[in-house]
This record gives sequence, structure tokens and C-alpha cells, in this order.
Amino acid sequence: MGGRPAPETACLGARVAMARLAPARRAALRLSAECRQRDARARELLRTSDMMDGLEPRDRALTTRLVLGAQRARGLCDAVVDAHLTHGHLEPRVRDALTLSAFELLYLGTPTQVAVSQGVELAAAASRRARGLANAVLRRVAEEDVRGMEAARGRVRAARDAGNAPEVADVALVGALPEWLARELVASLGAGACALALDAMDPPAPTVAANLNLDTEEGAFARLVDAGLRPSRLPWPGCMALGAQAGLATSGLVEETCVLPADPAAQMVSWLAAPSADVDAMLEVGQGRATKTLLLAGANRRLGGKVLLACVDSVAFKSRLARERVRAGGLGDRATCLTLDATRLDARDVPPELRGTFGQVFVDAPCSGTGTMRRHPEVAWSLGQESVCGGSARLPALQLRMLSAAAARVASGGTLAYSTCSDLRAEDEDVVCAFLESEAGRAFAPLPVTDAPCASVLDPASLRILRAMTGQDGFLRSEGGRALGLDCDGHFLALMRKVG
Ligand SMILES: C[S@@+](CC[C@H](N)C(=O)[O-])C[C@H]1O[C@@H](n2cnc3c(N)ncnc32)[C@H](O)[C@@H]1O
Repeated sequence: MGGRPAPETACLGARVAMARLAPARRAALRLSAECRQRDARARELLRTSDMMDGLEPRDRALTTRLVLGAQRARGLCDAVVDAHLTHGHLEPRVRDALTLSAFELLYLGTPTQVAVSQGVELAAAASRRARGLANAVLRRVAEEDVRGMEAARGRVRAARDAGNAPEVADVALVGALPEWLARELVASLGAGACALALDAMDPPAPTVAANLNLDTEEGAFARLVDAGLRPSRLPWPGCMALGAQAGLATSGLVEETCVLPADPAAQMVSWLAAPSADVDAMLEVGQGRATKTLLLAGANRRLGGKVLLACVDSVAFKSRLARERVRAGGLGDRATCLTLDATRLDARDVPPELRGTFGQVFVDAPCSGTGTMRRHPEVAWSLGQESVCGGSARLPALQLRMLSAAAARVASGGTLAYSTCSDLRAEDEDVVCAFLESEAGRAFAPLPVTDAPCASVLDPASLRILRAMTGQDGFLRSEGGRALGLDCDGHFLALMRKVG
């Protein structure tokens, strides 16, 4: 490995001096550096990097875990490492190496000897002079911080078992979150913040939805079996977990839109936001790449309907993608995908397709994404407190503006649905309450999600999950499903009926 070992390394003995850096860790270091330098999303980089193709499947899995995990825990690992430095500055690549190894020690439970010796090699790969420093820092992480983490985990588990809200400091540590975000999540979820923290580093189970616009649930299931993806049914119509995910991309099933990769709670939100068979026109706001468009059209079909959809998003390339996807996904000309700033939906000069009113309007709002941090690890440390907290917070203000503008397009007796993939009350209940108290919202009354049209076709197991997710206010918070063992992201849905 080159260079004379520093005294600290020498005292660890021959095993450390001779350790060979595992290919997975070497790849993780390079990819972490690339994430930092290009400000790239870790998942996107992992998907497109040639480096991943050259790795054995087991190494690929470890690299993925390390890169995503180190991104997720980056602020916390930085602070832990900094606390053990005797002088301030670290070369960025050495910091990348120490972050990866601190993450292994604190969150993956890698045995100390392995994590430290590999961490020393990793740091040496970044800078030869860093061996001694890496050894000293990582030993202290192993001796001091791992113990503190175990104690915090024990307290969060105890709070979960007793049904109590956990301590904010414990959630920040165990969930690898900035303190302010941990505080907001505990305030929003109460005891539900325990599971969020304890599962923070568990990769979400791969799940897909049958595209019921193209095929039956049984047909999609059979095609997944044929592709060797070992599907099993989850308690929601068309929702399936995959026993083997490798092969989904190459099976062609996603490209053909036979199945739609989607979290179980996102599937539920789409179904519950779907109109009944007698609604002929629906407006979807924040269409993105049309995953929910296809899901809710499929649910409407299952109810016997054939709704026409007008869909808007402010980003032109998403509308283009959505257009291709709804066509391939079996909606033909029934869905119109438009690029428009939805805060202007109440203006007179909207495109002709958006004039008049709709029996169902669904706002899938842009949000912090705090419910999907396992998929999008950057969120935890890149989200600014000022985006979601305080009277002038950017996201709640945008969400309220979009909801109010969309409300102008709801027909009398029609339904307005509002959803986010945020766990924060500031973007969920608080936005809905502010809307209902506003001039535009006075004509609306909350409608319990258990009264959504699709509830009539749910089997007892699906109804049980739905009830567990429904709060006393009638809104859906998916974290209630976790208590029943459903592995899902954090999603929120409110339904409101136009009564005025
Ligand atoms: C939660 S994502 C939607 C996900 C999408 N419905 C799906 O199923 O994949 C929110 C969407 O709102 C869009 N958006 C953000 N600001 C907007 C605005 N002012 N007007 C319309 N769309 C907006 C974003 O581009 C993003 O695609």
C-alpha cells in the first residue's frame, strides 16, 4: 500500500498494516467523491456508473449500501469525525473515507477490527499521509461513539415498545438527522418517529404495482414470475413485493409499463385519490412522470370508470415523459399532459383544456420528500430548515398556493385531494387546515379517506391497513401501516368535498 506506517498504525499490528482494501470500499470512496464534486444524486450515480458494472454482485450490494448510507448520515458522521480531530482541516477525499468508515461503525455494525483496518486503507487510498490520523480517529469512534449509539438505539426501542415519543437527541443520532429535523419529525409523528429512526438505514423493499390499464393483476403477477422476479402479493390491489429485484430493469416490464415501480403507500394514495365511475373529468396537479396518473386511472377502471384526465406539471421535460408514458401505459388520448405553473390554475387565461371544472382534482404537491429519505438520502442534510419551518417557509406557502388555485377548478359536489411524501405536519395537516380556513377553502369539508370510492373494492386485509393509516381527522398518514408490518415510505393524503 506504500508509505511508512505512522506510529498509530504500527501499534495495531500486522493485520492492519497488511489489510487489503476491499473493491467495494474502493468503489464507494470514488463514487462518494464524485457525488461531492458533481453535487450528484447518489442513487443516480450508482445507476449510471461504469464502475458498478465491474464489481461482483456482493461487492455491488456493499458499495450501494455504503454510498447511500454515507450520504444519508453525512452531516452526523462529519460531526463525529470532527470531534476527534486535533486540528481542523481535512482533505475532502480523506473526509470521504472517514465518513464511509464512521458510517460502517455506527450504522452497519461492521466489526471494529474490520472497519478500522479498512478505514485506514481507505484513507490511505485518498492520501498516503492519512493512515495515522485515520487510525486514531476511527479507534475513538469505535470506542466512544458506537457505545453512545447503542445506548440511544436501546432508548428508542424502549420508547417504541411503550408507544411513547422518543427523545429528539436520540432520533437525531439513530436516524442520522440534523437536530432541527429530528425535532420536527418527533413533533409530527410522536411515537411513529421511533420506527423512522430505527429503520433509517434499511433499504426499502422493492415493490411494484400492476398497471391495470394494460393488464389484470393476475396477468402482471404471472409476467413477474416468468421474469424470475419472485413476486408476492401485498395487501392492496395490484401491489406486489419482489423477492429478487435484480432483473427488473432488464425484464422490459417497466419499460413496457406493465408494472410500475412504486412504494406501497404511494400506490394507496393514488387509489384513494381516484374518482368514482360516474366522474368523467379529472385534473391532476404535479403530474411528474405520470406514475400516479397511471395508478389512479387503473383504480378508476377497476371501479368501472373511464375518466378523462387533464394533467399539469411546471417542468416541460416531465410533461414530455409523462405524455409518452401515459400513451404506452394504456391511456391513449384520455390523458392530456400540459406544462403550466399550477399556482395560476385559478387564472382566466389557462389553456382551454383546463377551463371549467372537474369532478375530481388531485394535487400531488412538491414537498421536502422527508417521507422518502431511504430512497433519497440527500434530503436529510440538504433540506434547509427555512424551507419548511416558520411563517414564511417556502414549501408550505407554495403548497397552499397550489391547493387554493386548484380548488377553483373543483365542480360543486366534487372532490379535492391533497398529498405529499413528507412526514412533516407543516407540509401536511397545517397546509390543509390553513386552506380550509381560507376564503378558497371555506366551500370544502374534509372527507375521511375511508370514504374514498375505491374503499368499496378493498378486501378485509387492505381495509385493515387503510384504517391503521387513517387518523381521527380522516387524513391518511402511512406511518400507521408500519405498525402492522408494512414496509412503506411516509405519505400523506387529505380528501375534501366541495359542499358550497
Ligand atoms: C411529488 S412530485 C409529483 C410526483 C408525480 N405525481 C408522480 O406520481 O410521479 C411534485 C411535482 O410537482 C411539480 N411542481 C412543482 N412546482 C409546481 C408548480 N408551481 N406547478 C405545477 N407543478 C409543479 C414538480 O415538478 C413535481 O413533478
